[in-house]
Amino acid sequence: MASVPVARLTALTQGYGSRRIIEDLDLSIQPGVTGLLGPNGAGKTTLFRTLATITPPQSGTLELFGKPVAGERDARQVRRRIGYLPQDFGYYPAFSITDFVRYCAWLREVPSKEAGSATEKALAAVGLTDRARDRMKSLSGGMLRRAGIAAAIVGSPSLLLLDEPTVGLDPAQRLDFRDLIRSLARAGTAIVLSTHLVEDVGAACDSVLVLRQGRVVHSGTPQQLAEQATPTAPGDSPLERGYMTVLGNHRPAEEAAC
Ligand SMILES: Nc1ncnc2c1ncn2[C@@H]1O[C@H](COP(=O)(O)OP(=O)(O)OP(=O)(O)O)[C@@H](O)[C@H]1O
Repeated sequence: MASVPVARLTALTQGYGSRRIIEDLDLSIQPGVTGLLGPNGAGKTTLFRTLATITPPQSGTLELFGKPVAGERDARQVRRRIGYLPQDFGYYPAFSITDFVRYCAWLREVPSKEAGSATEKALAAVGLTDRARDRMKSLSGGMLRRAGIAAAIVGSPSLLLLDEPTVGLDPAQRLDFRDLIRSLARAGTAIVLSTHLVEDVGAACDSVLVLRQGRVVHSGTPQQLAEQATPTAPGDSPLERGYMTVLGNHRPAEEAAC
């Protein structure tokens, strides 16, 4: 039996002013880890902001956890169940890492008597326990990103939206990150992960959506994406070639023969 989608968008139109970025999009997010791929400007962040209930749909509907989100009141109800790591997240530079993550726990309405342990658990999950007192302004890019991931997972959200979470992480940290999202998914968190690193999708995602100019041009497993690859598509792995193929970016056969 098919499970209830964690999120469902129907006939979504979204944009900025009169500029349409996403048009007539139908999309379901299932439990597990969903990778979101697409070139710069495809609309990934715009989609995240819609799923995170930050930007209401210009038209169309959003359902989260099986319920319609039809206005600010509905949005407030579900927001506490959503962890969102934006690409560029704000913070007070003078805050310690603990202050920052605890503040995010407060924003997510984690009960105050649980906030301390939830913060410690989130910091442990990203390997920042020993740096918990460091000030945000003193962190390297990779550590800052890990603090952001801790803020997104604090309080164990049901839906985790991660916009390019591995930017700035070194290879060992990326492997740790993949382990972390696999273990969160095993514990029941639905995760949507936007990235430009196709190999992260192959290693950590159950399904993958490819967005191009605000439209889904592939929805399926990473294996199914790899199977889309044409022989002339550029790329260093079947998955990269499948991705380039569904984007329609690969060179025609006659050019490749030159
Ligand atoms: N606040 C805004 N006002 C006007 N246009 C915007 C705004 N934010 C994004 N856009 C435009 O919307 C389009 C989609 O942007 P979006 O950030 O959603 O893409 P993306 O797929 O996340 O790109 P990237 O991979 O570069 O992060 C782009 O053309 C961008 O210039």
